[in-house]
Amino acid sequence: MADEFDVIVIGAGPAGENVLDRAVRGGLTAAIVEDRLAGGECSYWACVPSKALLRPIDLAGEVRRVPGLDLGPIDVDAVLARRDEAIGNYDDTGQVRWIEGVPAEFVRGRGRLDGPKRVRVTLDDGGERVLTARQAVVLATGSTPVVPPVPGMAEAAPWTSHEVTAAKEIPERLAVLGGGVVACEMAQAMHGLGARQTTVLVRGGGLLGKMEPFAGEMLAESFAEAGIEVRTHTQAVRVERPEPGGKVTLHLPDGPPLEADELLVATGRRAATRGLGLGTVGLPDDAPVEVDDSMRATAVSEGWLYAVGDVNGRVLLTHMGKYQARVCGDVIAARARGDELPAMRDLAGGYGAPQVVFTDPQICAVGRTEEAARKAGFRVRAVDYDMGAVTGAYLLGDGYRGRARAVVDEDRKVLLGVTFAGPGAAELLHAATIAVTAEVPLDRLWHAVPSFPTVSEVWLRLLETYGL
Ligand SMILES: Cc1cc2nc3c(=O)[nH]c(=O)nc-3n(C[C@H](O)[C@H](O)[C@H](O)COP(=O)(O)OP(=O)(O)OC[C@H]3O[C@@H](n4cnc5c(N)ncnc54)[C@H](O)[C@@H]3O)c2cc1C
Ligand SMILES: NC(=O)c1ccc[n+]([C@@H]2O[C@H](COP(=O)([O-])OP(=O)(O)OC[C@H]3O[C@@H](n4cnc5c(N)ncnc54)[C@H](O)[C@@H]3O)[C@@H](O)[C@H]2O)c1
Repeated sequence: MADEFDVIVIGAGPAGENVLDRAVRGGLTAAIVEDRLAGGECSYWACVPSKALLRPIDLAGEVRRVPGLDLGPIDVDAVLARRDEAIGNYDDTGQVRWIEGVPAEFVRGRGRLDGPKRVRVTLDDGGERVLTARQAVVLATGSTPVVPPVPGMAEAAPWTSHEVTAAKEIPERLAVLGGGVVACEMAQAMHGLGARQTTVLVRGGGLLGKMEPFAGEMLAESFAEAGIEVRTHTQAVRVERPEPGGKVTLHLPDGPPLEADELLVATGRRAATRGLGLGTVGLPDDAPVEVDDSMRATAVSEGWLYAVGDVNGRVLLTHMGKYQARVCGDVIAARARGDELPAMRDLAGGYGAPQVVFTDPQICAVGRTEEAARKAGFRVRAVDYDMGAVTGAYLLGDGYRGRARAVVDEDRKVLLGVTFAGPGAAELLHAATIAVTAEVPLDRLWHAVPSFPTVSEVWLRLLETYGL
């Protein structure tokens, strides 16, 4: 087996797989190293299982809002079985077959850098293999959950996103630490599947602090109605769990301790760079790998090291990691040919990545929030519209509640950001992404006529509210 390739990728998550695909399409040879499952965190412990768990909750919400439909109790075993099917029962045979068909070599083992253009792999059987890259090494090792250094927390072995998405049983009482995306999605999934006491502890003043404030407020309202308790301005100061897997007690800054059967820690993620041998190429060992817009590591001379996806810390989202990977694979192939490549750069990241939070209501946003746009120095006008007043939304269900905000750059008359919060809003987002990324002038957007009666008519209302 040849141990020299044009490109070596470490990490076969969505980002790693896409670099491989593009580099090989560009005429290069490639190998990819993966120590767990091809498909990455996303396929087995993140996006896919979380969305499989949330889908029935979302659908149940839709059914409840339409009179005449009968919603029986959710069959939790069936939901968990569908989740297991969605993640291929932790079997990556299909993904490995896809990699081999690229064609590229799949190496199962733990990879680490061993000086410039060299990757040392500890194989599953304990053996070692050293791979050499002619053109580039690409780091695509993703990220791992952060567990804050609260006394007793690590010893309590709490759930992280890894365990909650793999849950075999639903805890009766669940405490959730964090107010970000994982906390919100998983609190709702677990509650909907039977966690009768679900308590979300938020350090800040509200949920989804990085988004428009109304989004977190609407979600908190929906949580309160569903019986999910959200406590703001609080956090765990000490954790006790005398019996492994037993009852867990969270001591809070004030008030009585909170008791639960399980604790989910959802307090962010860090780049998976530990033990990756970054020190052998002069990089700090435990930090995201800083890259330029072609995904090339800025601090490595001769430009042979690249990093895509969560590990570069730019945007922790699958679709953005895959986009970076397409840029990166094309760049590596072009540089190998000696091409000029001004167009092959990450443009999308600069606009503000699109993101959907798959809760009920769905929270979707692209671009800048009003506050972020002002802070960036734009002359901004924000326009809001009550989505419940759109006929298409009203027809989706009784008592439909939703809100949209468009953030307009007053100097150029283009959109800087759009946020929708409402049931079924996820599919509205791509139109917003196109408008923001293509910088479509508002008086041109006016001629994009939304169909009646769809929720998309909110676009028309936003533009009318703006004054068009
Ligand atoms: C609960 C949850 C839900 C999410 N939902 C969404 C969502 O709905 N939409 C969305 O866009 N994003 C979502 N995300 C974020 C998304 O999962 C990540 O952005 C995405 O997985 C990043 O892809 P990646 O390829 O960079 O890394 P990963 O998917 O983490 O893959 C990295 C791979 O590298 C391997 N690896 C690491 N180190 C080594 C090594 N030294 N040697 C060999 N292999 C190694 C790992 O085993 C892994 O397979 C979610 C995250 C979480 C936690
Ligand atoms: N649907 C999606 O797109 C989706 C779903 C899940 C995760 N993700 C991605 O995964 C990444 C990780 O998600 P996440 O929710 O873990 O991170 P996050 O950064 O979204 O939220 C972290 C939360 O934890 C809080 N926090 C941080 N340290 C704390 C501490 N010591 N004590 C108490 N609270 C603390 C923060 O204030 C914040 O509320 C996100 O960047 C997100 O983009 C995306």
